[in-house]
Amino acid sequence: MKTLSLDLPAHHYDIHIGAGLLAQAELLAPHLSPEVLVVTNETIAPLYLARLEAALVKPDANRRIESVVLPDGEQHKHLRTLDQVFTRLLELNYSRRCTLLALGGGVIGDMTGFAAACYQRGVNYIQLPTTLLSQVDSSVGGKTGVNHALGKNMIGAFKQPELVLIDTDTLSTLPDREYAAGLAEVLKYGLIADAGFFDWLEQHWSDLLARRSDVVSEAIYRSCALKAEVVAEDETEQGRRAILNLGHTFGHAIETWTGYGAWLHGEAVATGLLMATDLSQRLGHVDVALVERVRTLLLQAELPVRSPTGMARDNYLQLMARDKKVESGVLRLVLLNTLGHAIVTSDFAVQALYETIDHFKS
Ligand SMILES: NC(=O)c1ccc[n+]([C@@H]2O[C@H](COP(=O)([O-])OP(=O)(O)OC[C@H]3O[C@@H](n4cnc5c(N)ncnc54)[C@H](O)[C@@H]3O)[C@@H](O)[C@H]2O)c1
Ligand SMILES: O=C(O)C(=O)C[C@@H](O)[C@H](O)[C@H](O)COP(=O)(O)O
Ligand SMILES: [Zn+2]
Repeated sequence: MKTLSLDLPAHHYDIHIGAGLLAQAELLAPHLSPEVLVVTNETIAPLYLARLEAALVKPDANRRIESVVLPDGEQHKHLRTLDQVFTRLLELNYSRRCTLLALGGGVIGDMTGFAAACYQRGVNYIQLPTTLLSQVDSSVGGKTGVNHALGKNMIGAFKQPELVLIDTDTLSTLPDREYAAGLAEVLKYGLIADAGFFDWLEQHWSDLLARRSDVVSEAIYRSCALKAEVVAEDETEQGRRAILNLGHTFGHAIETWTGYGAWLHGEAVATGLLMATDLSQRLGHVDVALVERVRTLLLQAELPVRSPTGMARDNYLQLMARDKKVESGVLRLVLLNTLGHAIVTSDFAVQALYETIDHFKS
Protein backbone atom coordinates (compact mmCIF):
# COMPACT_ATOMS: atom_id res chain seq x y z
CA MET A 1 0.00 0.00 0.00
CA LYS A 2 1.13 3.55 -0.76
CA THR A 3 -0.25 6.62 0.97
CA LEU A 4 -0.47 10.26 0.00
CA SER A 5 -1.87 13.04 2.11
CA LEU A 6 -3.81 16.08 1.11
CA ASP A 7 -3.13 18.99 3.44
CA LEU A 8 -5.62 21.84 3.29
CA PRO A 9 -5.84 24.88 5.56
CA ALA A 10 -8.73 23.43 7.58
CA HIS A 11 -8.64 19.74 6.75
CA HIS A 12 -6.28 16.87 6.17
CA TYR A 13 -6.88 13.42 4.73
CA ASP A 14 -5.05 10.38 3.47
CA ILE A 15 -5.29 8.71 0.09
CA HIS A 16 -4.41 5.03 0.39
CA ILE A 17 -3.68 3.09 -2.81
CA GLY A 18 -3.29 -0.68 -2.92
CA ALA A 19 -4.73 -4.09 -3.69
CA GLY A 20 -7.46 -5.48 -1.44
CA LEU A 21 -7.97 -2.30 0.60
CA LEU A 22 -11.78 -2.58 0.70
CA ALA A 23 -11.40 -5.55 3.02
CA GLN A 24 -8.94 -3.81 5.36
CA ALA A 25 -11.21 -2.84 8.23
CA GLU A 26 -8.44 -1.10 10.18
CA LEU A 27 -8.07 1.58 7.51
CA LEU A 28 -11.75 2.51 7.59
CA ALA A 29 -12.54 2.02 11.27
CA PRO A 30 -10.98 5.24 12.65
CA HIS A 31 -13.16 7.30 10.30
CA LEU A 32 -16.51 5.63 10.93
CA SER A 33 -19.31 6.76 13.19
CA PRO A 34 -21.96 4.44 14.68
CA GLU A 35 -24.26 5.26 11.74
CA VAL A 36 -22.94 4.32 8.29
CA LEU A 37 -24.71 4.57 4.95
CA VAL A 38 -23.05 3.05 1.90
CA VAL A 39 -24.13 4.82 -1.29
CA THR A 40 -23.63 2.69 -4.36
CA ASN A 41 -25.39 1.63 -7.55
CA GLU A 42 -27.07 -1.41 -9.03
CA THR A 43 -23.92 -2.46 -10.98
CA ILE A 44 -21.42 -2.12 -8.14
CA ALA A 45 -23.58 -3.46 -5.28
CA PRO A 46 -23.53 -7.11 -6.44
CA LEU A 47 -19.76 -6.88 -7.03
CA TYR A 48 -18.42 -5.16 -3.93
CA LEU A 49 -21.07 -4.30 -1.34
CA ALA A 50 -20.88 -7.58 0.60
CA ARG A 51 -17.07 -7.38 0.74
CA LEU A 52 -17.23 -3.87 2.12
CA GLU A 53 -19.99 -4.66 4.62
CA ALA A 54 -17.97 -7.60 5.95
CA ALA A 55 -15.05 -5.26 6.63
CA LEU A 56 -17.31 -2.66 8.25
CA VAL A 57 -18.83 -4.97 10.85
CA LYS A 58 -15.46 -6.41 11.90
CA PRO A 59 -14.32 -3.71 14.30
CA ASP A 60 -17.75 -3.00 15.81
CA ALA A 61 -20.64 -5.42 15.47
CA ASN A 62 -23.02 -2.81 16.94
CA ARG A 63 -22.39 -0.28 14.21
CA ARG A 64 -25.43 0.36 12.00
CA ILE A 65 -24.47 -0.33 8.41
CA GLU A 66 -27.10 0.42 5.82
CA SER A 67 -26.97 0.99 2.10
CA VAL A 68 -28.83 2.75 -0.66
CA VAL A 69 -28.54 1.39 -4.19
CA LEU A 70 -29.04 4.04 -6.87
CA PRO A 71 -29.71 3.57 -10.58
CA ASP A 72 -26.51 3.44 -12.66
CA GLY A 73 -25.48 6.08 -15.18
CA GLU A 74 -24.48 9.67 -15.78
CA GLN A 75 -28.10 10.49 -16.70
CA HIS A 76 -29.01 9.77 -13.06
CA LYS A 77 -26.48 12.25 -11.68
CA HIS A 78 -29.13 14.82 -10.91
CA LEU A 79 -31.08 16.24 -8.00
CA ARG A 80 -33.95 13.76 -8.21
CA THR A 81 -31.62 10.80 -7.61
CA LEU A 82 -30.06 12.59 -4.68
CA ASP A 83 -33.47 12.73 -3.04
CA GLN A 84 -33.33 8.93 -2.72
CA VAL A 85 -30.26 9.31 -0.52
CA PHE A 86 -31.89 11.96 1.68
CA THR A 87 -35.08 9.89 2.01
CA ARG A 88 -33.06 6.85 3.08
CA LEU A 89 -31.10 8.87 5.63
CA LEU A 90 -34.30 10.29 7.09
CA GLU A 91 -36.11 6.94 7.14
CA LEU A 92 -33.13 5.53 9.02
CA ASN A 93 -33.31 8.50 11.36
CA TYR A 94 -29.60 9.06 10.87
CA SER A 95 -28.10 11.98 12.75
CA ARG A 96 -25.51 14.62 11.99
CA ARG A 97 -22.88 12.16 13.18
CA CYS A 98 -23.48 9.66 10.38
CA THR A 99 -20.85 8.74 7.80
CA LEU A 100 -21.59 8.25 4.10
CA LEU A 101 -19.42 5.87 2.08
CA ALA A 102 -19.26 6.42 -1.69
CA LEU A 103 -18.72 2.99 -3.24
CA GLY A 104 -18.47 3.40 -7.00
CA GLY A 105 -17.22 5.59 -9.81
CA GLY A 106 -17.26 9.33 -10.20
CA VAL A 107 -21.02 9.55 -10.48
CA ILE A 108 -21.53 7.90 -7.09
CA GLY A 109 -18.62 9.85 -5.61
CA ASP A 110 -19.90 13.22 -6.79
CA MET A 111 -23.46 12.52 -5.62
CA THR A 112 -22.45 11.07 -2.26
CA GLY A 113 -20.14 13.98 -1.57
CA PHE A 114 -22.89 16.44 -2.40
CA ALA A 115 -25.39 14.53 -0.24
CA ALA A 116 -22.83 14.70 2.59
CA ALA A 117 -22.46 18.45 2.08
CA CYS A 118 -26.24 18.93 2.30
CA TYR A 119 -27.63 16.41 4.80
CA GLN A 120 -28.32 18.29 8.02
CA ARG A 121 -25.94 20.93 6.59
CA GLY A 122 -22.98 18.60 6.48
CA VAL A 123 -21.88 15.13 7.53
CA ASN A 124 -18.69 13.17 6.93
CA TYR A 125 -18.06 10.95 3.93
CA ILE A 126 -15.40 8.62 2.59
CA GLN A 127 -14.48 7.95 -1.04
CA LEU A 128 -14.13 4.30 -2.12
CA PRO A 129 -13.56 4.75 -5.86
CA THR A 130 -13.97 1.71 -8.13
CA THR A 131 -13.27 3.08 -11.62
CA LEU A 132 -9.91 4.18 -12.95
CA LEU A 133 -11.31 7.66 -13.52
CA SER A 134 -12.55 7.99 -9.96
CA GLN A 135 -9.29 6.57 -8.58
CA VAL A 136 -7.11 9.06 -10.45
CA ASP A 137 -9.34 12.09 -10.27
CA SER A 138 -12.87 12.44 -8.89
CA SER A 139 -12.30 10.86 -5.46
CA VAL A 140 -9.63 13.44 -4.64
CA GLY A 141 -10.19 17.15 -4.10
CA GLY A 142 -13.73 17.54 -2.83
CA LYS A 143 -15.59 18.73 -5.93
CA THR A 144 -19.07 17.28 -5.54
CA GLY A 145 -22.35 17.85 -7.31
CA VAL A 146 -24.88 16.90 -9.95
CA ASN A 147 -25.71 17.85 -13.52
CA HIS A 148 -28.53 20.05 -14.78
CA ALA A 149 -30.11 19.63 -18.22
CA LEU A 150 -28.59 23.01 -19.09
CA GLY A 151 -25.09 22.35 -17.82
CA LYS A 152 -22.63 19.83 -16.40
CA ASN A 153 -21.95 19.77 -12.62
CA MET A 154 -23.88 23.02 -12.26
CA ILE A 155 -25.31 22.24 -8.81
CA GLY A 156 -22.70 21.33 -6.23
CA ALA A 157 -20.40 22.14 -3.36
CA PHE A 158 -16.81 21.78 -2.27
CA LYS A 159 -16.84 19.11 0.42
CA GLN A 160 -13.68 17.19 1.24
CA PRO A 161 -13.82 13.51 2.24
CA GLU A 162 -12.34 12.12 5.46
CA LEU A 163 -10.44 9.44 3.57
CA VAL A 164 -9.87 8.12 0.05
CA LEU A 165 -9.37 4.35 -0.11
CA ILE A 166 -8.35 3.15 -3.56
CA ASP A 167 -8.63 -0.61 -3.90
CA THR A 168 -6.93 -1.35 -7.20
CA ASP A 169 -8.43 -4.87 -7.23
CA THR A 170 -11.80 -3.36 -8.16
CA LEU A 171 -10.44 -2.50 -11.60
CA SER A 172 -10.51 -6.22 -12.49
CA THR A 173 -14.25 -5.98 -13.23
CA LEU A 174 -14.17 -2.60 -14.97
CA PRO A 175 -15.15 -2.75 -18.67
CA ASP A 176 -12.47 -1.69 -21.19
CA ARG A 177 -14.43 1.33 -22.35
CA GLU A 178 -14.63 2.71 -18.81
CA TYR A 179 -10.97 1.94 -18.19
CA ALA A 180 -9.93 3.85 -21.32
CA ALA A 181 -12.06 6.81 -20.23
CA GLY A 182 -10.00 6.97 -17.03
CA LEU A 183 -6.79 7.07 -19.04
CA ALA A 184 -7.89 10.37 -20.58
CA GLU A 185 -7.76 12.06 -17.16
CA VAL A 186 -4.38 10.42 -16.47
CA LEU A 187 -3.03 11.93 -19.68
CA LYS A 188 -4.38 15.30 -18.57
CA TYR A 189 -2.00 15.42 -15.60
CA GLY A 190 1.05 14.96 -17.80
CA LEU A 191 -0.13 17.67 -20.15
CA ILE A 192 -0.92 20.26 -17.48
CA ALA A 193 1.68 19.66 -14.80
CA ASP A 194 4.39 17.11 -15.50
CA ALA A 195 6.15 16.64 -18.83
CA GLY A 196 8.18 13.78 -17.33
CA PHE A 197 4.94 11.97 -16.45
CA PHE A 198 3.68 12.49 -20.00
CA ASP A 199 6.88 10.91 -21.35
CA TRP A 200 6.51 8.05 -18.86
CA LEU A 201 2.92 7.51 -20.02
CA GLU A 202 4.07 7.30 -23.64
CA GLN A 203 6.69 4.73 -22.67
CA HIS A 204 4.23 2.68 -20.60
CA TRP A 205 1.08 3.19 -22.65
CA SER A 206 0.95 -0.38 -23.99
CA ASP A 207 1.45 -1.73 -20.44
CA LEU A 208 -1.32 0.55 -19.24
CA LEU A 209 -3.60 -0.60 -22.02
CA ALA A 210 -2.80 -4.19 -21.06
CA ARG A 211 -3.57 -3.23 -17.42
CA ARG A 212 -0.19 -4.36 -16.04
CA SER A 213 -0.95 -3.96 -12.36
CA ASP A 214 2.31 -2.36 -11.20
CA VAL A 215 2.16 0.19 -14.02
CA VAL A 216 -1.52 0.94 -13.37
CA SER A 217 -0.79 1.47 -9.65
CA GLU A 218 2.09 3.78 -10.48
CA ALA A 219 -0.14 5.81 -12.82
CA ILE A 220 -2.81 6.09 -10.11
CA TYR A 221 -0.27 7.15 -7.51
CA ARG A 222 1.35 9.80 -9.73
CA SER A 223 -2.04 11.13 -10.85
CA CYS A 224 -3.31 11.45 -7.28
CA ALA A 225 -0.05 13.10 -6.21
CA LEU A 226 -0.35 15.70 -8.95
CA LYS A 227 -4.00 16.36 -8.21
CA ALA A 228 -3.38 16.60 -4.46
CA GLU A 229 -0.59 19.11 -5.04
CA VAL A 230 -2.83 21.36 -7.16
CA VAL A 231 -5.81 21.11 -4.79
CA ALA A 232 -3.64 21.80 -1.74
CA GLU A 233 -2.61 25.07 -3.34
CA ASP A 234 -6.12 26.17 -4.37
CA GLU A 235 -8.93 24.18 -2.76
CA THR A 236 -11.88 26.16 -4.13
CA GLU A 237 -10.55 27.01 -7.59
CA GLN A 238 -9.77 30.67 -7.11
CA GLY A 239 -6.87 30.28 -9.53
CA ARG A 240 -4.48 27.43 -10.32
CA ARG A 241 -6.94 24.57 -9.70
CA ALA A 242 -8.68 25.48 -12.96
CA ILE A 243 -5.82 23.82 -14.86
CA LEU A 244 -7.46 20.50 -13.87
CA ASN A 245 -10.16 21.58 -16.30
CA LEU A 246 -7.95 21.21 -19.40
CA GLY A 247 -10.19 19.90 -22.19
CA HIS A 248 -13.30 20.14 -20.01
CA THR A 249 -14.76 23.30 -21.55
CA PHE A 250 -15.07 21.35 -24.80
CA GLY A 251 -15.77 18.06 -23.01
CA HIS A 252 -18.59 19.37 -20.84
CA ALA A 253 -20.21 20.95 -23.91
CA ILE A 254 -20.08 17.52 -25.58
CA GLU A 255 -21.58 15.77 -22.55
CA THR A 256 -24.39 18.30 -22.22
CA TRP A 257 -25.13 18.38 -25.96
CA THR A 258 -25.29 14.57 -26.14
CA GLY A 259 -27.64 14.47 -23.13
CA TYR A 260 -25.29 12.89 -20.51
CA GLY A 261 -24.29 9.27 -20.90
CA ALA A 262 -23.96 8.71 -24.66
CA TRP A 263 -20.38 9.90 -24.31
CA LEU A 264 -18.57 8.95 -21.11
CA HIS A 265 -17.02 11.86 -19.21
CA GLY A 266 -13.52 10.54 -19.96
CA GLU A 267 -14.36 10.20 -23.65
CA ALA A 268 -15.56 13.79 -23.84
CA VAL A 269 -12.42 14.85 -21.97
CA ALA A 270 -10.28 12.88 -24.45
CA THR A 271 -11.63 14.83 -27.42
CA GLY A 272 -11.51 18.01 -25.33
CA LEU A 273 -7.83 17.45 -24.47
CA LEU A 274 -6.99 17.10 -28.13
CA MET A 275 -9.02 20.20 -29.01
CA ALA A 276 -7.30 22.21 -26.26
CA THR A 277 -3.88 21.01 -27.48
CA ASP A 278 -4.84 21.83 -31.07
CA LEU A 279 -5.95 25.32 -30.04
CA SER A 280 -2.74 25.82 -28.05
CA GLN A 281 -0.85 24.90 -31.22
CA ARG A 282 -2.87 27.31 -33.39
CA LEU A 283 -2.01 30.05 -30.92
CA GLY A 284 1.67 29.22 -31.21
CA HIS A 285 2.23 27.82 -27.69
CA VAL A 286 3.04 24.20 -28.59
CA ASP A 287 4.15 22.52 -31.78
CA VAL A 288 2.12 20.28 -34.02
CA ALA A 289 4.18 17.26 -32.92
CA LEU A 290 2.56 17.45 -29.46
CA VAL A 291 -0.92 17.44 -30.99
CA GLU A 292 0.03 14.27 -32.85
CA ARG A 293 1.52 12.66 -29.73
CA VAL A 294 -1.76 13.23 -27.88
CA ARG A 295 -3.86 12.02 -30.82
CA THR A 296 -1.75 8.84 -31.10
CA LEU A 297 -2.20 7.95 -27.43
CA LEU A 298 -5.95 8.57 -27.58
CA LEU A 299 -6.36 6.49 -30.73
CA GLN A 300 -4.36 3.64 -29.20
CA ALA A 301 -6.74 3.70 -26.24
CA GLU A 302 -9.69 3.72 -28.67
CA LEU A 303 -10.83 7.06 -27.31
CA PRO A 304 -12.72 9.49 -29.57
CA VAL A 305 -10.74 12.21 -31.34
CA ARG A 306 -13.57 13.98 -33.17
CA SER A 307 -16.73 15.84 -32.11
CA PRO A 308 -20.03 13.99 -31.91
CA THR A 309 -21.71 13.72 -35.29
CA GLY A 310 -23.73 16.84 -36.00
CA MET A 311 -22.31 18.97 -33.18
CA ALA A 312 -21.67 22.34 -34.78
CA ARG A 313 -19.68 25.41 -33.82
CA ASP A 314 -22.78 27.20 -32.47
CA ASN A 315 -23.63 24.23 -30.25
CA TYR A 316 -20.18 24.48 -28.68
CA LEU A 317 -20.26 28.24 -28.31
CA GLN A 318 -23.70 28.32 -26.68
CA LEU A 319 -22.77 25.68 -24.13
CA MET A 320 -19.26 27.03 -23.53
CA ALA A 321 -20.78 30.42 -22.71
CA ARG A 322 -22.18 28.80 -19.57
CA ASP A 323 -18.85 27.26 -18.51
CA LYS A 324 -17.99 27.80 -14.84
CA LYS A 325 -14.76 29.53 -15.81
CA VAL A 326 -16.65 32.36 -17.54
CA GLU A 327 -16.00 35.66 -15.75
CA SER A 328 -18.08 38.78 -16.45
CA GLY A 329 -19.38 37.14 -19.60
CA VAL A 330 -15.87 36.40 -20.87
CA LEU A 331 -14.85 32.83 -21.62
CA ARG A 332 -11.61 31.67 -20.03
CA LEU A 333 -9.94 28.56 -21.42
CA VAL A 334 -7.27 26.24 -20.09
CA LEU A 335 -4.51 26.10 -22.67
CA LEU A 336 -1.03 24.64 -22.79
CA ASN A 337 1.91 27.00 -22.65
CA THR A 338 4.23 24.12 -23.24
CA LEU A 339 4.09 20.41 -22.45
CA GLY A 340 3.62 20.08 -18.68
CA HIS A 341 2.45 23.63 -18.11
CA ALA A 342 -1.10 24.95 -18.44
CA ILE A 343 -2.52 28.46 -18.22
CA VAL A 344 -6.04 29.77 -17.73
CA THR A 345 -6.66 32.69 -20.03
CA SER A 346 -9.22 34.76 -21.89
CA ASP A 347 -6.44 36.09 -24.07
CA PHE A 348 -6.87 34.06 -27.26
CA ALA A 349 -7.93 34.87 -30.82
CA VAL A 350 -11.54 33.80 -31.16
CA GLN A 351 -10.86 32.93 -34.80
CA ALA A 352 -8.41 30.26 -33.63
CA LEU A 353 -11.12 28.82 -31.36
CA TYR A 354 -13.52 28.69 -34.32
CA GLU A 355 -10.86 26.94 -36.40
CA THR A 356 -10.30 24.32 -33.72
CA ILE A 357 -14.01 23.60 -33.33
CA ASP A 358 -14.52 23.39 -37.08
CA HIS A 359 -11.45 21.18 -37.49
CA PHE A 360 -12.92 18.54 -35.15
CA LYS A 361 -16.36 18.47 -36.79
CA SER A 362 -17.51 15.01 -37.85
N1 LIG B 1 -15.36 15.53 -8.64
C1 LIG B 1 -14.38 15.52 -9.50
O1 LIG B 1 -13.31 16.10 -9.27
C2 LIG B 1 -14.54 14.77 -10.79
C3 LIG B 1 -13.42 14.50 -11.57
C4 LIG B 1 -13.60 13.79 -12.73
C5 LIG B 1 -14.85 13.31 -13.08
N2 LIG B 1 -15.91 13.58 -12.29
C6 LIG B 1 -17.22 13.04 -12.61
O2 LIG B 1 -17.13 11.63 -12.54
C7 LIG B 1 -18.10 11.05 -13.40
C8 LIG B 1 -17.46 9.98 -14.24
O3 LIG B 1 -16.95 8.98 -13.39
P1 LIG B 1 -16.70 7.50 -13.90
O4 LIG B 1 -15.96 7.55 -15.17
O5 LIG B 1 -16.16 6.75 -12.77
O6 LIG B 1 -18.15 7.03 -14.31
P2 LIG B 1 -19.28 6.20 -13.49
O7 LIG B 1 -19.30 6.57 -12.10
O8 LIG B 1 -20.53 6.37 -14.29
O9 LIG B 1 -18.78 4.69 -13.62
C9 LIG B 1 -18.65 4.14 -14.90
C10 LIG B 1 -19.41 2.81 -15.04
O10 LIG B 1 -18.64 1.77 -14.46
C11 LIG B 1 -19.42 1.05 -13.50
N3 LIG B 1 -18.47 0.59 -12.50
C12 LIG B 1 -17.89 1.32 -11.53
N4 LIG B 1 -16.95 0.60 -10.92
C13 LIG B 1 -16.95 -0.61 -11.49
C14 LIG B 1 -16.19 -1.79 -11.29
N5 LIG B 1 -15.18 -1.82 -10.42
N6 LIG B 1 -16.48 -2.86 -12.05
C15 LIG B 1 -17.45 -2.80 -12.99
N7 LIG B 1 -18.19 -1.72 -13.25
C16 LIG B 1 -17.93 -0.62 -12.50
C17 LIG B 1 -20.43 2.05 -13.04
O11 LIG B 1 -21.55 1.41 -12.47
C18 LIG B 1 -20.75 2.78 -14.34
O12 LIG B 1 -21.64 2.01 -15.12
C19 LIG B 1 -18.68 12.19 -14.21
O13 LIG B 1 -19.94 12.52 -13.71
C20 LIG B 1 -17.70 13.30 -14.00
O14 LIG B 1 -18.30 14.56 -14.14
C21 LIG B 1 -15.77 14.30 -11.15
O1 LIG C 1 -10.99 18.64 -9.59
C1 LIG C 1 -11.07 19.54 -10.44
O2 LIG C 1 -10.94 20.72 -10.16
C2 LIG C 1 -11.38 19.19 -11.84
O3 LIG C 1 -11.64 20.09 -12.65
C3 LIG C 1 -11.33 17.75 -12.23
C4 LIG C 1 -12.14 17.42 -13.47
O4 LIG C 1 -11.56 16.26 -14.04
C5 LIG C 1 -13.59 17.05 -13.15
O5 LIG C 1 -14.23 16.58 -14.30
C6 LIG C 1 -14.41 18.12 -12.46
O6 LIG C 1 -15.63 17.55 -12.01
C7 LIG C 1 -14.79 19.26 -13.34
O7 LIG C 1 -15.26 20.29 -12.53
P1 LIG C 1 -16.13 21.50 -13.02
O8 LIG C 1 -15.97 22.50 -11.95
O9 LIG C 1 -15.59 21.95 -14.33
O10 LIG C 1 -17.52 21.00 -13.16
ZN1 LIG D 1 -12.88 15.42 -15.54
